[in-house]
This record gives sequence, structure tokens and C-alpha cells, in this order.
Amino acid sequence: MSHGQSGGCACLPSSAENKTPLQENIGSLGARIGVLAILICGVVFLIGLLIKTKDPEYPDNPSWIYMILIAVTLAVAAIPEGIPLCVTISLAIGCQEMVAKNVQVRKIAAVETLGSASVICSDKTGTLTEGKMTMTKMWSGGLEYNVTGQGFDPTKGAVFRAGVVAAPGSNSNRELGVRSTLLAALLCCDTQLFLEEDPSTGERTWQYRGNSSEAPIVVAARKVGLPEDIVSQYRRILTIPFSSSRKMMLTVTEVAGRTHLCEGGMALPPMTRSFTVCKGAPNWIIQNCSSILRADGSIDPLSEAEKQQINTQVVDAYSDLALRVLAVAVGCIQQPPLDLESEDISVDQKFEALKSGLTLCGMVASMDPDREGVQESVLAARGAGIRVVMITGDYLKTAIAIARRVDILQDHDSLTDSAVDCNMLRPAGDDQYLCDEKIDDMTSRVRVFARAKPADKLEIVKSLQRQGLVCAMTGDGVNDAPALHEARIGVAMGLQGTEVAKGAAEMVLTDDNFTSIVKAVEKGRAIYAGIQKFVAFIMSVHIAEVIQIFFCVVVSMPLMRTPLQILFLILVTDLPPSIALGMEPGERNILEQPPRPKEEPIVLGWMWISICLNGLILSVVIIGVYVVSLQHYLGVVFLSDILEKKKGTPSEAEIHDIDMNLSKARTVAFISLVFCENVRAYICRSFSEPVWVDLCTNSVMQRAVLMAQVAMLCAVLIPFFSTDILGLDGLHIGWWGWLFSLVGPAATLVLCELSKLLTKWQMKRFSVVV
Ligand SMILES: Nc1ncnc2c1ncn2[C@@H]1O[C@H](COP(=O)(O)OP(=O)(O)OP(=O)(O)O)[C@@H](O)[C@H]1O
Ligand code: NA
Repeated sequence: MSHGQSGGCACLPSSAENKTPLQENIGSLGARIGVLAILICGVVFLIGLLIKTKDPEYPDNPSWIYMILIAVTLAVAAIPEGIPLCVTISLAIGCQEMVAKNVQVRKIAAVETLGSASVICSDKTGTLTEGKMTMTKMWSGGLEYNVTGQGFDPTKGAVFRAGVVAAPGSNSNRELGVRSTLLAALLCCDTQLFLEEDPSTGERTWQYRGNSSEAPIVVAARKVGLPEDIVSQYRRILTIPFSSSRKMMLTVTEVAGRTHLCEGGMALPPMTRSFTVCKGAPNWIIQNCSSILRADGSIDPLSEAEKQQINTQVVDAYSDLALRVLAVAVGCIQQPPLDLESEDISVDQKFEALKSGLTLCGMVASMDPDREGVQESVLAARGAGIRVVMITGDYLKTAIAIARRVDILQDHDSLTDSAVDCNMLRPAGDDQYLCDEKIDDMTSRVRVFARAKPADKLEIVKSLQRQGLVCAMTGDGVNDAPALHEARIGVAMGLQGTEVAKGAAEMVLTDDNFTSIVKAVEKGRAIYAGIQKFVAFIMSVHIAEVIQIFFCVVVSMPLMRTPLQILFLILVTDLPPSIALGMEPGERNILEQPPRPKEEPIVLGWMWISICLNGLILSVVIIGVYVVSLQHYLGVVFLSDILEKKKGTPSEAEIHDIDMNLSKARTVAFISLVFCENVRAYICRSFSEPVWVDLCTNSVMQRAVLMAQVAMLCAVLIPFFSTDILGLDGLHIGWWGWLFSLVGPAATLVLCELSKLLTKWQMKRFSVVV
């Protein structure tokens, strides 16, 4: 957790929101279809004029008026008005469903970007691990100790000398090194323990308020019987808070009048007025120490050789056990080197003046269990072709040990290639990063970045995205905001995160859990796949409409539908199944496929073929139904024959009859098309799998089809609405009409299912090319 200062880099670039790839995709698709539609309209208009097409209902009107009407109909048929609407609905519903997966989406477009994530950069503490640390080992004066007990319960557990069998009932709680280290550490903590009562069960559990690294210290201090009300017994003069870039915390406490640090603790030299404690990253603290506290209470100079030895035998050894190690160093001050309480002196100056020449008092090591399911999620992400990268403030060896436990690093990984200390990114010192090529080389293979500062995250995410990867990046602190903003998918922590981090992020994990990210990616992929499915579904019906109008004009048949009927089909009967397609649960192997390339268009080559094929099948089927119906009700099919008939029968009633029969034929074609579309909605649930696989797994689809049927019945049966507004007449088509309209869906089912064989083959060829 990087609750750092709100310093320099926390300012956010205030650039306008970028469009997501999907929105760009849909936009350019729409533009292309628009151009195509205008071209087709023009061609059809000219053909119609050339062959002098006439309106069968108003044969006296000039041809060009009728052709304008047809051009409008064509435009309505060609432009897929439903797609942007369905995309918006699908994304909104996706956002809703993500909430149930503990993911709050702040920017709606992130839902689909998620599906293309190719790298997840995750924090360690609290995201991959539980962030509930328990001290299991400590070290002081050359002696090693084990700490027993579990969780934050300070009433059970004690400290025991490691490797020594203690007499029954005895422990090391009263040893000088143990008490001095824990009390000193406690003086440098701002964390409290309390009992929390579960309102439903009444069960009381110990919890902490404050910093997760400090909680185990407070717990252990109570286990050895150090005072609980430390604040009232020791007055703190100065606090230099922990920061993610300093990785240390320092406090100065007033100790005037005391001879010992605490009961059973180290002796304080005479005249000591204040007491400095610095706790934090061991390597840096040990470097700053000049002396060491021995087990008998004496203080000896600390040689470079001994520092080396402590680093390898204690710090590295504990870290290899996946423990987080904090060193505790102390200093007894008679006369402070500067005015500690002055506000004119900066925190950094005070820190510089106080941090050196300290005495190494001891080391505490805490264990942080992995979150449940993290390992499975890491493996799932890997199976899905997504790289998981750990970026942690912790020590390299601890980071490696935990990365191995959760399978971010695997046995065969070479450590020099896959795990680095972030100092490697800036070997020349702070803020002087390597050149882009060198950083890219490093980020292309490294999966564990240790001792990271917030600014490192920004460099890493920039580098990954330079390599064309779509990066999800977690963060919680104010200083993480620039990295979250830069990442295609910034992920803030809901529990531990600051408001600034949430503000910069695309989404917020309400449970801070890594597994939620992977679930969200899976969902994102399903939503994207759903969008592809309804785009294909909607596009093919438009293609069918265009072909059908084109055909009617060219062979000189009365048009099958009015613009209003087409709009009703697209926006009323077709809409619910389209939305249901967008809510498809996602095919089973969705996490076994590689992430889609960033630039990939929403409609792929093989999809175009499938769309056109479906459109063609639909138009052949529906034209067939229409022609047979015309023949059935009117006895003729072509425009010229109808006009001929009208001329031959001067009686008003007979002319009305001809118009009625034409309307009946259109109604049968309309009903049949709605049936076809409902069958196709099920067929379109998969591009390659047969329709009967998982037929009923999308319950929304059943309801959507029901809605479409009801809408269709309303359109053809409600007297005034159907006849006078839509120009349909379901009341008079007779049983022949209803039965015959079922031929359409049956033929569609067979033909579209057969076309999947071709699509399957096309898909395979496509994936070989990619
Ligand atoms: N309260 C604290 N006092 C002193 N030092 C601390 C404290 N908390 C953490 N540290 C030191 O800082 C390091 C962690 O730094 P940082 O907060 O940047 O990482 P983190 O956010 O806890 O870990 P992660 O990035 O994995 O979530 C620890 O390894 C420890 O050495
Ligand atoms: Na972002």
C-alpha cells in the first residue's frame, strides 16, 4: 500500500476522454456502410427509372416519385440503426453485471477494452495476498525467535527462541532483545487493535486500524505483555511518516527521566532526553546503522562484514520464506541535531539528520497469506495469453518467494530474467530512467518488479503499452494516479484505495482482490463476443433487406415491405433478441484463447463471409415465401401482371381486393421473417457450434424471443394499427398463411446451420493466417 505524500507527481493530465477501440470500430463500420448504402440507393434508383417501375397501389404516379420512396426504403434497410443502440445497452448491462463480480466500472467503455487486456500489472499486498500480516519470526542481538499465534488476536501466542526447546510453560517474552525491539517498533507505529463485533452473529474478532505492516507489530507487542496505552506513556515529538518512496518511517519520542526503554528493555544512557526509532526496509536501515544491540544489552560497533552477514543470514533467509522483514533501529539523543518541532525545516531534512548513526535493535518478519483463488486466477490468465506482472514495494527476495507461491514465477523461470529490483530501471539514481529500448527489453521479460516506487509503475506501463500491449494496472495511492491514468485499464482498490486513485482509474475492485480482475477480463471477453454476435445478427438482416428490395426492383415485383415495416422489424421485433445476444454468457473456452489484437476490427474477414451468407440465405428464403404467397393470394407475381389486372377491372371493390391480397402476401412474408429472425437469434449464439449445443443456457434469449413474438402479433393483428399504420393484415391471411410462414424458419434453420460448416473452415484458415 502506498499511502505516500501527495507530492509532485500526483497531478493528473486533464486530456479529453479517448474513444475506445470498439467505439472507433463501430464508427468506421457505420461510415463505410453509409457510403455503401448511398451507392446502392443510387444504382437502384437509376435501374428503377430505366425500367419505369410503377407503384402497384398508385399506378398513375410517375415512376420517379415511386423510386424516391424505394430509395428511402433502401436507406432504412441498409443502415444498421440498431447497432449503436445495442452496443450501448450491452455495455451498460455489462457494467451492471460486473458489480456482482466486485468490479465497479467507472468508464463504461472499459468493459470491452478489458476483454483485450494482454498484461495485468498487479500490486502484491492486499491484492495477490490478503494483506493480513502475522509476525512469525523475529531477530535481535544475533538471536532468532519464533512468534506463535494467529491473526490479530493478541491474547494467544508468545515468543520462543528458535532452535531451542523451551521448558514447559516458559517463553522468551521477557528477553531484553525481544522487548526492546518490539517496544521500539511500537513507538514507530500508528496502528490500533480493536475488537470488532459481527452484528449478525455477535462474534467478536480482533481487527486493526492503520497500516497493514504495523498490525503484526502491535499484536506481537501485546503478546509479550508490553503496555497497551503506549501513547499516554510516551510522548511523541516527531513523526516522519512511511512513504512508498522512502520505504521507512521514523519517530522521535520523549524519554527524559527514564533509565530503561521499558520494563525489561535496553538501558538508556544517562541524560538521554529523546529516543529515535527508524523502522522499514532492512537493507537501507542496516546501511545507516553504526552500532548493534547485543543480547546482553551492550552496544557494539557494527562492522561492514557483520552488516553483510546480517543481510544474508537474516534478511535474505527470512525473505526467502516469503516473509516481509522490517528492521528496527534506535538512537538515544541528548541534544537533538536540529529543532525537531520547527515547521521551517522540511521533513526530508529532518529525516536526513536523524536517520544515520543509529543502533540496529532487531528485525521483525511477518507472513502474509495468499488470497484464496489467486493461484488459479494467475494460471487462468496465463492460459488466456495474459501476462501477469507483480509490481511491489517489497524486497526482491520476498517478492520472488510470493510470486512463486502464486505461480507468477514458475520453476523453470530464470530469476535473473524474470525478477528485478526497480533500481535496475534507474541505475544512475532517482528519476534517471534507462532509455526506452533498455526499459522495453526489461519489461518484455520481467514478471516481478520489486522495491517499486510509484513513479516506476508509470515507466513500466508506458513501456508495456509502447510494445503494443493492452495493460491493466492496479494501484491505490495518490501517487499511483498517473500510472492508473496512463494504463489502458487503470484498476483502483475499493477498500484500500484513495479517492484520487479511484478518480484516475477505469474501474474499481470493491474487494481489492486480484481474482476479480481475471473474472472481469473473462466477462469483458464475453461481452465483446456478444457484441460481435449481435452485430453479425443485425447486419445479415439488413443485407437480406437490401438484397430483397434490389431483387424486387430488378425483376420488377411489388416491393415486399414499406420503410415503416422495416423499421418495426429492426427496432421492435429484432431488438430484444439482439440485446439477448449481447448478454450471451460466453463460450466455455473463452479463457483459453489469446487476447484479441488491439487493432482488430469488430467484424473479422470470416465474419463478413458468414454475415453475407446468412443474409443471402435469409433473402432467398423470404423471397421464396413471398413469391409463393403472391401466387397464392393474387395468382400473379410480377408488377406488370398486377397493373394489367387492375386495368382490366374497373370496379372499385375489385381494385381494393387486389390491394388487400397484395397486403396479405406481404403479411405472410413479414410473419415468416420474424420467425426466421427468431430462429436465427438462436443460430447466431455461436458462429461455429451447432444451434443445439447449450440451447437454453441464455435465459434472456427465451424471454426476448417471446417479446418479439408478442410484438409481431401486435403488428399484424391489432386492427387499426396493423392495417392503417403498418399496412399489414394478419386477420385475413387464413390458416394457409400462418402455416406457410413456418416454411421460412425451417428452411433458414437448415441452411444457416449448414453454412456454419463453411464458417468453421474459414475461421480455421483465418487463425492460421494470424
Ligand atoms: N509502516 C511501515 N513502516 C516502515 N516501513 C514500511 C511500512 N510499511 C511498509 N514498509 C516498508 O516498505 C516496503 C513496502 O513498500 P510499499 O508500501 O511501497 O509496498 P506495498 O504497497 O506495501 O506493497 P505492494 O506494492 O506489494 O502492495 C516494505 O517492504 C517495508 O520494507
Ligand atoms: Na487509465
